[in-house]
Amino acid sequence: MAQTLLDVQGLQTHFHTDGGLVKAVDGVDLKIEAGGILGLVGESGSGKSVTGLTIMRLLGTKRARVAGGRVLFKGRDLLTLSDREVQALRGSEIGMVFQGALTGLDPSFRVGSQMIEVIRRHQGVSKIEAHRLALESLDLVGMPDPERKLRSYSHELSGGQRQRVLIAMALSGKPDLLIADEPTTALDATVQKQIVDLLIDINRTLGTAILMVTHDFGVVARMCRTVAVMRHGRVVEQGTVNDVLTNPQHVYTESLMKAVPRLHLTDEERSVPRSERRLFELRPAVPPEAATATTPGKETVHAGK
Ligand SMILES: Nc1ncnc2c1ncn2[C@@H]1O[C@H](COP(=O)(O)OP(=O)(O)OP(=O)(O)O)[C@@H](O)[C@H]1O
Repeated sequence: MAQTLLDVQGLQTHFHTDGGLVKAVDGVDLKIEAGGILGLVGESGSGKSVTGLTIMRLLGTKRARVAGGRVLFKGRDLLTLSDREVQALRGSEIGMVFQGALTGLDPSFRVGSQMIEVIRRHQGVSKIEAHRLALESLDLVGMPDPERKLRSYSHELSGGQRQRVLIAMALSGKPDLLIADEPTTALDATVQKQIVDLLIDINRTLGTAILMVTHDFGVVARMCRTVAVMRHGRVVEQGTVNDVLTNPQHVYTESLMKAVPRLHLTDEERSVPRSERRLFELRPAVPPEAATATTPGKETVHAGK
């Protein structure tokens, strides 16, 4: 049985706002095994991003407080590490692609200099070595003509290419875990599929575990082995993708599943009337027998139907 890589236990993150206390994350348990892919799914505001940011210790506001819980990564609680230790871990052992980061590349600097700066900051390598690593990781994410891309400005790249740059940056330290927060949002459907396929490929070839934060069950069905469904800061259901998709235990999960974009239909499947499509649209990309549960079966943790 594969080893647990990330074990989040009873995580609580609160914001002290002028309007009162917001319990953005309210007792979340998650587990990802080495090389696994966990989908963290839920509607906007359910607490997915805050969960990812808390794991990475990147909440970035004094109004946020981790009110409880543990984030065990390879057995060490990230919440108790010093800032320096966490900084060393970021980029080298855990990489992250942020939500909305497509606009995060600075238009006034060449892609290469931004990549080199990030790589040097995380890995403390020379400029020449950082350049080599930047090229290597652009190659890894299937970027055509990587040398030229390093000399380009972000506006000269397509949305999909910019996302590949960001994924390349996150992977340059060869992390064991990649936290990808809505990495396909704002991309058109074809490019979304390419990015999802790239992440599947990275997981298979490098064995990088992925925490895939998404509101999209289609993405979960295509790439994840296990899934946790969040609502109002809590995990209402979690289990193997196969179990959750074929037999959701929570009405909220069912409602999310109904809003699945048509990401991964074959031509044959597309020819079937929409009303009869639901099951195979949601079929997991990973066959059930290959999907190892990293979470205890199916459980309704906090709320009933
Ligand atoms: N800096 C902040 N200050 C106060 N409240 C915040 C802050 N960041 C997030 N929140 C609140 O925490 C809750 C969870 O937000 P979060 O961004 O994690 O949701 P999400 O599920 O990722 O949604 P989305 O997909 O829209 O990003 C929301 O109610 C949000 O308003």
